[in-house]
Amino acid sequence: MPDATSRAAGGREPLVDPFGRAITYLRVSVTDRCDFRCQYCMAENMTFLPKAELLTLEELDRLCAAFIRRGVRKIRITGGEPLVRRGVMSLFDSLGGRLGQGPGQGLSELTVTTNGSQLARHADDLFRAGVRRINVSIDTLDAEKFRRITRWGRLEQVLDGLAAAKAAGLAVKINTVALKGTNDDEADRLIAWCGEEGFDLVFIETMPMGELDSVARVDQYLPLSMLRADLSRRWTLTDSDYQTGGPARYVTVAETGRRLGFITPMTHNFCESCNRVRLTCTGTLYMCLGQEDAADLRAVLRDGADDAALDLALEEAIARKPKGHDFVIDRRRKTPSVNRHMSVTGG
Ligand SMILES: Nc1nc2c(ncn2[C@@H]2O[C@H](COP(=O)(O)OP(=O)(O)OP(=O)(O)O)[C@@H](O)[C@H]2O)c(=O)[nH]1
Ligand SMILES: C[S@@+](CC[C@H](N)C(=O)[O-])C[C@H]1O[C@@H](n2cnc3c(N)ncnc32)[C@H](O)[C@@H]1O
Ligand code: SF4
Ligand code: SF4
Repeated sequence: MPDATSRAAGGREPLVDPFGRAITYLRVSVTDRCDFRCQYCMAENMTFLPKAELLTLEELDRLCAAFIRRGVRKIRITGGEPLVRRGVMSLFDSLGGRLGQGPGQGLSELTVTTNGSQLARHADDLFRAGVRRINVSIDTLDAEKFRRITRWGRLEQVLDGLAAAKAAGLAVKINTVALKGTNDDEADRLIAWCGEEGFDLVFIETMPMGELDSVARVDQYLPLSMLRADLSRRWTLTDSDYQTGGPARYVTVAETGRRLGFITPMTHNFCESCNRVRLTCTGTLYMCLGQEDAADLRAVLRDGADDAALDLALEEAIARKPKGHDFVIDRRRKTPSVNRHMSVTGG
């Protein structure tokens, strides 16, 4: 923990949590709203935050700047659906200005996780702002199934968005939540398609966050250890030491030459190497995706905090970062491990 002298000198030491993990990755959810209603993420009838609760984009930018001063190198904008927030490009532009400010300073990466629905209009602007790599969530390549999973989404619109992203020069990684009985029969097709398109692909285990209305989490949950074992009968998978600072562990697929990642919070906990925290659109800082504790940075900000006071608030929050999640998915457990939906923190 930095002392008062080092804070007075600018407080530039990295934020380090009680378990010795440096916090270098900030995920910022700019809205809890979304134009899709993915069955595993949300209920169909969601009550979203009143707009008056939201931080302005300038306020979010100021909080991001406070994290960057304290060693955050990577910022991922997420949501809800981040690209539906009005004026969001101004935040990308401002954060993009903080990229590459010299060794050990400023951001090394600015990126976004999106459902792709608005990419066709935003891809060029994202690139111009300094984004070079984006993650796009697609759980199926079957248009009818896509409609069923997302309830409100259109696959074709997302595919158009992906084409625009490619044309803009953005590298793309596809995120696919593995859903038993829904898309487990499509893993081969997704791997082959990503190979053809030049995308990396990451499979994700579903996490027990927020009440759903139409499906039971336990019926959807597919352990990725099983999927990987199955895939390795047909694909040549070689462990890779590629790292993004995110939680995925990668293999390369010899047949396509692309990377394939696995995010396994349920079967192989990766909390030990956690480097990230999450800021929501109301200025709430969640120190762990899988726990309820949070710090109210909006109150600090609107109390007229100067940079030193913001610094102190970040230190106090990071000092409360827990060791890890307590996610459980089984038939005995009827309620989610965490009450809020994934869309509140953006994953
Ligand atoms: N349990 C857990 N899941 C996470 C964490 N970070 C990301 N995820 C999940 O991983 C999935 C993909 O996250 P992305 O938004 O693509 O971010 P990322 O994996 O960090 O991205 P890269 O920078 O490409 O590595 C989402 O479903 C997240 O909920 C984490 O710290 N803990
Ligand atoms: C919450 S979304 C926010 C960004 C954007 N709307 C999107 O879908 O990419 C971020 C990621 O979380 C994943 N996700 C949502 N709910 C999840 C859950 N319960 N378990 C695991 N991943 C989930 C989505 O598939 C997506 O890849
Ligand atoms: S996963 Fe993303 S696109 Fe789907 S409902 Fe959640 S926030 Fe929206
Ligand atoms: S569950 Fe919490 S501690 Fe574990 S990796 Fe995610 S944010 Fe970090």
